[in-house]
Amino acid sequence: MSDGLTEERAHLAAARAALARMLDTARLRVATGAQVAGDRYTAETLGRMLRTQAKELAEEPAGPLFFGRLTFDPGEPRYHIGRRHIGDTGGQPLVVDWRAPLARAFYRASARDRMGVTTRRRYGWAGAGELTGYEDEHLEHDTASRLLADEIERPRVGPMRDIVATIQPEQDELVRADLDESVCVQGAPGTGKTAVGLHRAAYLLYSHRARLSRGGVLVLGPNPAFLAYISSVLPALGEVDVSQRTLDQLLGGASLVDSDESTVVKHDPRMATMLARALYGRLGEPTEPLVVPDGAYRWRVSEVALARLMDEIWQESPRYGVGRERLRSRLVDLVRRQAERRGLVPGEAWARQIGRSQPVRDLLDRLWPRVRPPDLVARLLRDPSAAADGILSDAEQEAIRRPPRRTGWSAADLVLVDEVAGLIEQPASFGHIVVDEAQDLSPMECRVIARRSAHGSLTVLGDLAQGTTPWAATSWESQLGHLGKPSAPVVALTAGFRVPGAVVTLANRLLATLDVAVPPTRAVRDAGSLRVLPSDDLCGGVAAAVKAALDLDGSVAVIAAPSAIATLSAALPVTPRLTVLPAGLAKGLEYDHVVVVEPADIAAEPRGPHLLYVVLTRAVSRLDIVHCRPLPPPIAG
Ligand SMILES: Nc1ncnc2c1ncn2[C@@H]1O[C@H](COP(=O)(O)OP(=O)(O)OP(=O)(O)O)[C@@H](O)[C@H]1O
Repeated sequence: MSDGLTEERAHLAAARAALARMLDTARLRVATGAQVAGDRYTAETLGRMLRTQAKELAEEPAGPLFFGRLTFDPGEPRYHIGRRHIGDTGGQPLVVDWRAPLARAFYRASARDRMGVTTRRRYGWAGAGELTGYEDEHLEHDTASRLLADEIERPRVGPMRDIVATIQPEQDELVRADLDESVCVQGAPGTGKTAVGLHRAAYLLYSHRARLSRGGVLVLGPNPAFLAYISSVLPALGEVDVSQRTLDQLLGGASLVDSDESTVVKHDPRMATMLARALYGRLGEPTEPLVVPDGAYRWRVSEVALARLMDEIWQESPRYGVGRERLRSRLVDLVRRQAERRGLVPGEAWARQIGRSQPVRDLLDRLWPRVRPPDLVARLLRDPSAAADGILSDAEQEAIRRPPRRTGWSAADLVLVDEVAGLIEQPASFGHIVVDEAQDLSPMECRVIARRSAHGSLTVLGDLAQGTTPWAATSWESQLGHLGKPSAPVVALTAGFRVPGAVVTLANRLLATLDVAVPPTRAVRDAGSLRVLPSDDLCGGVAAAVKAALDLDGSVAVIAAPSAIATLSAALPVTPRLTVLPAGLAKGLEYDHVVVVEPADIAAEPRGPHLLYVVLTRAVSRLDIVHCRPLPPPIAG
């Protein structure tokens, strides 16, 4: 064994011992509870962190504690870089957290700008955490790293893993963008958008923990399968306090499914105008003066003064709920001035009493009534005509009409309820929201997010070419407008880390026919295969392809049009390595081996060409296309 490797293994042993000490200390802190930890929340957080760390260690007792090392100019110490900081008893770092400012050079130093680095070392590990070797880059000229290439070529099994060891410079720039900066990443399939978003969340939590602990960080994904796939990345990076949800889960409780026509109308931004009209249509007009008995006095505010007051508040365009309280306090002010003119000196208790008096409450209920968002939406949907006049056509009004005795809500209804709630009161803002597959959000869904990031920032991730919803965005400019961050810069990622070169070439041919202008993918990976398999018997052809795929390593997916799923599932073996899924659920996921079934049927689905582009770009190593019908022209060879 080389001296270098012996030295590195000794460093690893020291780091393991130090980590064990740190864990003992943390365990003690949690055991001693609130007093030591400061407050209950901190104690709970620590407890959760500890449980996660302990779980990780139990699963990977001798896991890799560092993946890189930086040597700066002579005389400077060397720094090992890993997933979490490990310090010795004297406070010296044995491993520096990958998010620390110092570690930036690990990702960004190049022959052109060495950032003071003389050597960048990468480590090779065997499965059980055995340090097997390392590779040094001296940065005199840019060289391709074998360890980096191996990591990128590795077959995929199970859920998504972190990429801290191999973040690329253009990805790192996005990961380390400032908290106050919202960014939009237009990334071709497999360029690492999701990875970048998750690592950015972890980076921001490390750099701005106190600020973000107030609002929190939210990751929004397209569906529960996708969330399950990405769910272990942040905990593996030591971040357990990030909510990871779908938008439907955030709004909660949808129990109905709308017709397609109804859904499309409900997601249209004109609904926002209608809802505002319906809400502010609830304001009343003063028809009589306000009279407030107060001991020996009866204070009076004329209709004209009331109308002026309403108008004044309306001009200030406050949120509806704020407007109601503003009306109450200005009414009290008017009454107070009358009392002062009579020589009285009204205090705070008096003001509160007037504000809560029956005549003032009755007047408020008439002029600026309290509104429950679900009631307003149900009423509007039962009879859209008044609010929709001049906004929706008769057919559109009919599409959204709610039957009289219906209870429960669809996902689109809940977006409308949230819109009304947001007009009444500003919801709490997250410190940062990562929005994945953002091209698929409707304008109304974007507004849900905009409201929750009014005082925070966004990382918007997506690919216009992969838009498959009826309302999918065709430009980032308008989508960012709906998301409330119109001036966020749009950065393109084009280096594809997932899809093999041959598959990228095929998918790029389809890309050229889509109705969006986005840069094509450039494949980083050469290895991998593409097979086009014509067949007279679709099920038989798929079964044969699956059998061959299961003989190799890695995960396998069969992706088909929804109508074919039941038949295919019945014809294929049941094993945890095989997933059979409809094209619409493939977004964001990846498998080592993908069998795409009958592309012509997928292309015939709504937004079919975009859907086909998504499914063709899920394979890490091998893509089989099994078909009976002719292939759609762009991919027909
Ligand atoms: N720098 C990197 N080093 C190693 N692997 C990477 C790197 N960047 C991305 N990957 C891997 O490439 C694959 C695709 O990444 P990811 O899912 O984040 O891409 P995406 O742009 O979100 O794709 P899609 O558009 O299909 O949703 C993942 O397996 C990810 O781990």
